[in-house]
Amino acid sequence: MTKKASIQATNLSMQFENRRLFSVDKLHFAQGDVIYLQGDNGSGKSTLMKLLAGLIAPTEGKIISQGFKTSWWQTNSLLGKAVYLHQHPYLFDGNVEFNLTYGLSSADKRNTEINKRFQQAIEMAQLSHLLNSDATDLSGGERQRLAIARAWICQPKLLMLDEPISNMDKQSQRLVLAMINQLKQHGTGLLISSHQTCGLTALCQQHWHIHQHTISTSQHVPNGDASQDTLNMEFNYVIAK
Ligand SMILES: Nc1ncnc2c1ncn2[C@@H]1O[C@H](COP(=O)(O)OP(=O)(O)OP(=O)(O)O)[C@@H](O)[C@H]1O
Repeated sequence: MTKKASIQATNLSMQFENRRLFSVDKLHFAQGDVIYLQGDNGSGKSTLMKLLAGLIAPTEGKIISQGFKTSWWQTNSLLGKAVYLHQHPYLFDGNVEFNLTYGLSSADKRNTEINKRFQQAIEMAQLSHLLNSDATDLSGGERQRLAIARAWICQPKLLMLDEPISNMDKQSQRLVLAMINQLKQHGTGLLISSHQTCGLTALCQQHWHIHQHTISTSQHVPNGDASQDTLNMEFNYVIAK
């Protein structure tokens, strides 16, 4: 049996110069987990995601990954495991289509299944009219949709979404919600930061809260403003379109 992919942090502590952000004994983020990460501005949500993605090193503690293939030549065994999607996603120079297919090998591009997902992603994210547009010309909400569509095509084992629906109107929020829900159904582990409870946080089954320099974890997720019924209606609407 293949082991679930996961990231584990032990005795983690993070500070910038003399400013202590948080300490926590243990964190475990695995495939199948859908976690709502909450915390005030500046509490360290993005920093925690960057730590788990291996982009920065903790002040103290250990972060390890399990259940992933690691190549012998990789010096940082965490990098590239849990994908971190920044609040203001980085896009490559080139058009939307180039950005969507970036990272896919030529074999991937010939793969019918991946091609089907590519077409579905364009439809779900409603990007077809923008395929030839320069990615740098996109609005904030369109950039977020593109970045999430890119992740949706790749179906990573673990995905961290930093404020994924900030800058978005209701329609874009619904599109993104539907894509994230599909990733959840697929078993992608999701860590989602958001300032307010909403349809997105209603998808979550666990809650991590950065508060007073510690991170508490619980199976109880604060109630979202959107009821599950409304959410389901929204998904059905988007998927049926
Ligand atoms: N590289 C860095 N060097 C020094 N300080 C940093 C660095 N990165 C982040 N910080 C500081 O650490 C604190 C936490 O930042 P972080 O972006 O993780 O917070 P956040 O909870 O994601 O905030 P927000 O909700 O506003 O996005 C902030 O005060 C920030 O200024």
